[in-house]
Amino acid sequence: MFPHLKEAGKANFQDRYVTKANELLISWDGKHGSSIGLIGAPLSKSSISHSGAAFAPQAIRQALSFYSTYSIESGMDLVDIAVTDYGDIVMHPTDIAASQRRIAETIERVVALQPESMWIVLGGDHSITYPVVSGWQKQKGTIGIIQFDAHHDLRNLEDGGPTNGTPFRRLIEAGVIDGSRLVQIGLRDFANSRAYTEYGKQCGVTMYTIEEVYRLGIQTMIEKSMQMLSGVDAVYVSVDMDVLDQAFAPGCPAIGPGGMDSRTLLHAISLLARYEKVQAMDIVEIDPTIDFRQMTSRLAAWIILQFLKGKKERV
Ligand SMILES: N=CN[C@@H](CCC(=O)O)C(=O)O
Ligand SMILES: [Mn+2]
Ligand SMILES: [Mn+2]
Repeated sequence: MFPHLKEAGKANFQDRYVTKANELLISWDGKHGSSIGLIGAPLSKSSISHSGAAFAPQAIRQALSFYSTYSIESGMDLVDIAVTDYGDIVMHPTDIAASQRRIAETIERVVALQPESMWIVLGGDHSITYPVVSGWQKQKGTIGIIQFDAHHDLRNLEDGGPTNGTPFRRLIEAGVIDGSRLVQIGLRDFANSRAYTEYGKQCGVTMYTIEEVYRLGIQTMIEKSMQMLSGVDAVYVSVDMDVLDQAFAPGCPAIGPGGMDSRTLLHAISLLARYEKVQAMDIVEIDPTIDFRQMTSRLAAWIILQFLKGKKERV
C-alpha cells in the first residue's frame, strides 16, 4: 500500500541474485528437523571472567546476514542446505548447575529425535561443552573431541565449581570421554599452568601448542588428529574463540596475543567437516557486549559456513 515502507528488521537493499546466509536457518516446526541442527546454549554466569556470552547465539545468527551462501573457492553454493534452528535453551536465572542440566537434557532429547543430524551449538561460555557433550555422547557411543583453545580447561572443581575453565576435566572424570581421545589445539604461553598440563598428560590428552600449529601446519595436524581418533564412533569439535589472536577475536573475555589467525582456524574447520565422523561442533566464549564491529560474531558466522561447506564438499 505504501511503496516506500518495509517491514522493520528487513534489509534495506535486496539483490535478486544473492541469498543471505541467515536465510539457511529454518525455525524448527516442532516436528521435523533437517540433516543439520543449530541450537543456542546462552549460559555465561559460569564464566570466571566477566562475560556476556549469553548474548552470543543471537549475535552469531544475526552476523550470518552479513554473508552470502556462495563459495567462490569451491564453486559451491550452500543455498540448498537447510539448517533447522531449534532456538535457545532457557537458562535458570540463578542456578548454574540447573542450567547445565537443562542443556544436557535438551541436547540428549533433540539428538535422540534426530540421531542422524549434525549439530552446531552456540554458547555461551565454555562450561556448556560439558553438558552438551554429555547429552550428545549418549546417542553416539565412543567419542573423540578436537578442542581449539588457548587454554586446557582442565581446572580443578574445588576452587570454583563447574566454570568455563573445567569442561574437559569434567568430561574425563565423568567417563564421557577417555583423555586419550581429546586433542587440544592452539594452547598458548602464559594462559595455563603446569599443574593442568601435567594432569592432561597423565590422562593421555594430546596437546598442540600454537607454535606447533605453525611448525607442523594445520592440515597435517588435523590429519594426524583424525587418524588418531579413527577408532571412535563420532568426533565433536569445540571451538573456543580465544584460540584466536586478540587481533582476530576482540570479543572474547580471555583475549591474548600470539594466537591463531582466522584463516588457519577457518581452514581447519572446513577440513574437519569433510570427515563423516565429525558430527557436532560448538562455538563458545564470544561476548558480543565487548566485541568490536561484531568482528568475533562475524567470524563465528563464517565458522558455521565453513562447517556447512566442508559437509557439502564431502558429499
Ligand atoms: N574457557 C575458558 N577458560 C579460560 C579462560 C577463562 C576466563 O578468563 O573466563 C581459563 O580457564 O583460563
Ligand atoms: Mn580459552
Ligand atoms: Mn575454553
